Amino acid sequence: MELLSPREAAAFALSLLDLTNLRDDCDAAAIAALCARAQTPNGHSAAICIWPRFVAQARGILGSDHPVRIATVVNFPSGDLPVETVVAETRQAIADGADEIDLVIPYKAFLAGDEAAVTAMVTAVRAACPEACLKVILETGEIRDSGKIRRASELAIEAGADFIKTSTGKVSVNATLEAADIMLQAIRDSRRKVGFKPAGGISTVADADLYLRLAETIMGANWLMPSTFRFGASSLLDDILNVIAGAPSSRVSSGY
Ligand SMILES: O=C[C@H](O)COP(=O)(O)O
Repeated sequence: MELLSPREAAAFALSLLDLTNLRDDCDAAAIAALCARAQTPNGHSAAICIWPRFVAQARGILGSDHPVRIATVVNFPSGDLPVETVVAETRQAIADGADEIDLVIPYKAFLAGDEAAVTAMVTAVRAACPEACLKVILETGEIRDSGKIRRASELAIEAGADFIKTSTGKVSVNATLEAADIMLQAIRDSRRKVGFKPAGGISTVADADLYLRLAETIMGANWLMPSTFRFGASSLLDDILNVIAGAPSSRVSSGY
């Protein structure tokens, strides 16, 4: 990346942000607030990421063809639902106005040796939303083993993922730079255009910058754009706005 001022770096992170509310207590008022917060005087987030039951409401607020895209989650967060159920969730989300589907792979089955379960799930959801951006969540903090993170990345990419995403934000270990490194190398080595979304626990501009630097090293600066790089984060926007407002650059949060 060219040398950016802290404000420029924060505005850049905003453009790559999937502003997330996947809290269990999310309600209609929180969705209205999220849609408003996604649009700032200094630009807008790439997307909002919300529970499926709020997609129709968000589409009603944003209207059609809004620059803030609507992402939702399926097979989330357990990764345990039957393929038919996840396909039905996906179809309903698209009918309600979702632009992007964040799908959790059946990572427990994968860890038990069932690679075919991953391929079957991603292939079926891909077919159910051919026009949507499909982000496939590996839950790397549960997979842990680097060889298996690499293999899960390859399976997701081969089955049609537009992005591979680290985490749900619902387990004890979420995005890590180590997992990001493995996933970005899998993307680099694949023959398809695939994006990367670190998610879970990224709450400061300094945290975000670490991922951007890593991705730049592996993929090149020109690859860093909303069509190939997103942050999944519920609290990063607060720090982005602080930095844009002129506060000192935030520190890397614990865990990095
Ligand atoms: O997909 C995104 C994550 O659920 C957000 O996690 P976070 O609340 O730790 O930022």
